[in-house]
Order: sequence, then C-alpha cells, then structure tokens
Amino acid sequence: MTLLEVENLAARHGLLQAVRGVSFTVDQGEILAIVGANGAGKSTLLRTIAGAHPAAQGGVRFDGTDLAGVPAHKRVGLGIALVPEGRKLFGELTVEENLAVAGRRSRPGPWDLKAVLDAFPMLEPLRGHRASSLSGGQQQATSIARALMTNPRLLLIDEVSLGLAPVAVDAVYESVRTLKDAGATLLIVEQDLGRALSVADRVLCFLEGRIALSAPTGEVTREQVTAAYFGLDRPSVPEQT
Ligand SMILES: Nc1ncnc2c1ncn2[C@@H]1O[C@H](COP(=O)(O)OP(=O)(O)OP(=O)(O)O)[C@@H](O)[C@H]1O
Repeated sequence: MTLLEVENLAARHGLLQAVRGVSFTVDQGEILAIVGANGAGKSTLLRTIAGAHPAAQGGVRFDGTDLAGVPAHKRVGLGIALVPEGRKLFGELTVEENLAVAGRRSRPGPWDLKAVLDAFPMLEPLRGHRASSLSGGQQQATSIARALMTNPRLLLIDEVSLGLAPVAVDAVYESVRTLKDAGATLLIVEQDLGRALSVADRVLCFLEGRIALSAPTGEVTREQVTAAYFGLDRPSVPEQT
C-alpha cells in the first residue's frame, strides 16, 4: 500500500530552487534511502514533506490525504515525524524529559517510554542525563527515540550517521533495523552509500534538486549510484565549435 506520494514537488530558498519537480512514492513498511551530494536538496525535501518548509509547486499526499495547507504540527498528528539534521534536542532537559515532551503529542500506538527504551537500550542508563551532555551518537539515538514517541507512521531521518563514530553508527542502524522489523516506514537521508544500500529497500539519488536515479537496492550497484551521485551517467554536453 502506498503511504506517501510526492508529486512534482518543488521547494525554494528565495530564488534558489532546491527541489525541482520531484515525484516518487513510498510504500507502507518500506525503507527509502535518499543519497546525494551536499546541497542536492535532500534536507529541503524532508522538511517540505514534514511541513517545516513551504512547497513552491506540486504536492504531498499521505495515506491518501492531500497535505496542502496542513501545518507541521498537524502532520505530526497524522503520523509524520521528522528527525532533523542537527538533532535539535532540548539541551537543558534530560533524555527522559525530551522523550516525554514528544510523548505529549503522541498518537495512539505501540511506542511509549518503555517501548522506546527497549528499542534503544543505550538510552536506558542515560535517562537522567541532560541532552547537551550526550555524545553525538547518543543524541542521534535520543532524537530518533523522541520522534518514535509520537507514534509515527512515517519517520523521516535526516543525516542518519553524519558526524558519528562508527560504533555509534552501528548502534543507530541496529535500531533502524528494529524499527523496520516492527513494520515502520522510513525515509532516511544518508551520506554513507554502503549503509544506505545495506539497510534500504530502495534508493533515490538526488542531483541538483532532481532525482538522478531511483531503484530497488537489490537491482543497483554501488558504482551506478556513485555515477548518478556525481552526474557521470548523464550524456555530456557536446563541445561548442
Ligand atoms: N536556509 C537556507 N537558506 C538559503 N539557502 C538554503 C537554505 N537551506 C538550504 N539552502 C540551499 O538549498 C540547496 C539545497 O540544500 P539542502 O540542505 O536541501 O541540501 P542537502 O542535499 O540536504 O545538503 P546537505 O547534505 O549539505 O544538507 C543548497 O544549495 C543550499 O545551499
């Protein structure tokens, strides 16, 4: 079943067109990885789906509902949760308090404090620690856990592993696999191509605001994705004489 439909979506920052007429769908239970160079438009796309950035053109449908004019907090209520780049935790609050704040906006569902701490065992001993005192990996886990507390049907995670030590990335990806096994639908932006291809069902490669490649991860090689990433698979422009 299709959960998310993105149709001819465009988004701008002033005059700069960051997302240029993008269309794709995400099925329920699917993990879609979005890769692409810095500035390709990935964060803007996620923020636009979450309602944190306005669409300049096109639209987003979620479980058949057109999201035009639906503000970000109402999208959370419908089941869309964004884990933003930079994590954006409340630094002065403890891990548990950060989770509890999100829990207040919760839809009915399986994720409560206990379920979230079971999925992220690394957070259990940190419950009383201030978010600002955590390592990058611990903050990322807290940020994903916080999003889960809203009982999302679609989880959008920006820059899953950026800035994390390899051992922290392993822990975060273990949690992503746990979520997948629990039937979650995820859209993840990931710089690490190997990780993206190993965890996702499908990959979209962004180049300059457009989709340069869309394929099931089982049907595409790392070399093909890399070529799309750098635009090497595009026909070259004939030289002017
Ligand atoms: N707040 C902003 N104001 C102006 N321009 C912006 C803003 N945010 C992003 N941009 C520009 O929009 C384009 C797309 O940026 P975006 O952050 O969506 O790309 P990205 O693929 O997520 O890159 P990164 O991996 O660096 O986050 C870039 O050219 C970027 O410089």
